Amino acid sequence: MRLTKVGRRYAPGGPWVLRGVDLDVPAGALLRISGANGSGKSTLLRLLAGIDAPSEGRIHGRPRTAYVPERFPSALPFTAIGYLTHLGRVHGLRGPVADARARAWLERFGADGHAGTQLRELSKGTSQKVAVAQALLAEPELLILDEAWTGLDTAARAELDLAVGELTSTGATAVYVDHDPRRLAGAVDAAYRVDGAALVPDTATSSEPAPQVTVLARGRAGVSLPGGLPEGTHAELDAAGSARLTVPAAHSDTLLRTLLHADPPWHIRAVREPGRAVEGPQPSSAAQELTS
Ligand SMILES: Nc1ncnc2c1ncn2[C@@H]1O[C@H](COP(=O)(O)OP(=O)(O)OP(=O)(O)O)[C@@H](O)[C@H]1O
Repeated sequence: MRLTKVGRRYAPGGPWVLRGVDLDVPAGALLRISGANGSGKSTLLRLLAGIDAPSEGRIHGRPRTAYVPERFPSALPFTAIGYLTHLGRVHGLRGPVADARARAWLERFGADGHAGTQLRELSKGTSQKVAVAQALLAEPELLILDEAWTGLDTAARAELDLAVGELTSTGATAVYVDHDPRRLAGAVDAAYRVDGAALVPDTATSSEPAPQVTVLARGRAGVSLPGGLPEGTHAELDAAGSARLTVPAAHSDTLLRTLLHADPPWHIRAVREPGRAVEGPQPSSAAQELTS
């Protein structure tokens, strides 16, 4: 997909929100879009998602796209599972497949207990889980996430990080906006900033090394580290079962969760965050949340 000289304004003769935007959206890439409030990030994502059209310029190529909007329309007269299954069918899935995928994603995000709840009765965070699930169950070629992590609990945020990594590793593309500059920082292929209606490379984000978190963990002697450690994990393990793992801060929750949920579980001895050290025996706040 490619944007050529794309511009968008909301009224004829009105101010240009975006102008002269050239952007390559390659397969398998993770692209980050940043910018100040009101700079035009959501406008750009809506153009990429195909739910809005440019006022000038061209968009070439249209992969199968799924989109998590900044605001989820929770007033729709559906239960969570009814809504997800309906959208799965809109994406071309057969009913039972849509239902199975919807339930699997709700479970993965810890929202399966709310499958039968009306959307309007869901909490903000659970609504957001449904919003994310509707996009992921479509197994899109292009996933657009507009502050999709906002309102999610720690485990669900980590799950979404994982899901984005899984999707891009299968050749799909993800484009996201998030106000936390550490979000997926270690995994980003290209970063851009909306600035004065233009889209410019965000060299500050893309060239800085991602902040790292170090986790000291102990497992049974001779047991190897669990599978599914997040992308970018560097691990040293000795024969007595002591491990030192370093991971981009964006993936530290996923790492802790993987260790704590392993069979047998690993004991977290210390978590050292950038500029902050939390030594055992108390686990970090993230670890406490994950074990509770
Ligand atoms: N449907 C619309 N009609 C008219 N103006 C709009 C519309 N949507 C967005 N705008 C205007 O376009 C500009 C960019 O808005 P946009 O929502 O794209 O910014 P943003 O960078 O995503 O902001 P935020 O970080 O606050 O979410 C703002 O001035 C906004 O008022």
